Amino acid sequence: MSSEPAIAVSDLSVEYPARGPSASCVALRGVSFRLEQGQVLGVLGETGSGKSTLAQVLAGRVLPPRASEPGPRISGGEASVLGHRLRKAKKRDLAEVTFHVGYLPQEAAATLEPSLSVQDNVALPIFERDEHYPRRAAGERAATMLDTVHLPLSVLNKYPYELSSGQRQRVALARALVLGPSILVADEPTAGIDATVRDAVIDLLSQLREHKDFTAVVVSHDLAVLRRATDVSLVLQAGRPVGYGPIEDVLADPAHPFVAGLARALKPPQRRTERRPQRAAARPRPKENG
Ligand SMILES: Nc1ncnc2c1ncn2[C@@H]1O[C@H](COP(=O)(O)OP(=O)(O)OP(=O)(O)O)[C@@H](O)[C@H]1O
Repeated sequence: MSSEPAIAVSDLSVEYPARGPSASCVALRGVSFRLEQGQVLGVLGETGSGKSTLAQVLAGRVLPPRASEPGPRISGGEASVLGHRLRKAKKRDLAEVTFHVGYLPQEAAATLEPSLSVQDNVALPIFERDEHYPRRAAGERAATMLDTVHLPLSVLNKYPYELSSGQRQRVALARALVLGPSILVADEPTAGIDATVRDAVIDLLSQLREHKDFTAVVVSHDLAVLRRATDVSLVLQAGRPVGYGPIEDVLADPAHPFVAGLARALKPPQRRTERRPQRAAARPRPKENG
């Protein structure tokens, strides 16, 4: 087995270049971590902190140098995914990364192709790579993936609009896994789905994690996901890393006020036996003039 990490990120900065009237925006700055093969990284942080940007970059959805399309571009440091350095990667290298990294984008269920059946949606990445791939083999692969995400084969010939939101989410996950990726990047996999389906998706992620080769980056603000489906978590605030470690350690020893606030918000209410600090309001206030 190679000792190369699945992902190595070093002092990474990412920006969205200026476009028309919009100024450039630095979405990530000074992010470093290393993810070994077989590990799952959780990414959490407040809205706009750069979580989805990091997910996109690690999934190879990053602009090659001198590209003019909109999207995130590495402006400092480096991110290596499966040994591919992304900063100066050309389109061909990025295609290699996107082949080996399954990507479940935010609101993935909404990204299913409405005019395609479930089977064709799941198999879509196969045909995007090789339009001559045998249809029968692709169908069999789609069926296997549906089984992996615990959906009945009866949904193969249905269309996305005929499914529940949780079923659609699982179809999207099946699509992200269809090429047998070495790494899964999942952006908020349990957002916007109801509680029972959310539990099923968490069960699924924790089952996938039992496979010793399963390597993933999971963006989530869902503590159950972070506890059950990740080994280590990275906390971002305004694009900067402000916490890193197993989620319980991060919450138990918050080194940054944002993490402290998060830990308080996630903790059950404190017992009442704790001594309260003396309230400043008990002191007489100086009289205001006027
Ligand atoms: N396509 C884009 N063009 C320009 N700026 C962008 C683009 N996408 C995101 N940004 C900016 O980059 C920063 C990070 O956004 P990002 O979507 O990564 O945050 P996030 O933590 O995933 O937020 P949320 O939890 O709301 O999804 C924000 O300031 C955002 O406005």
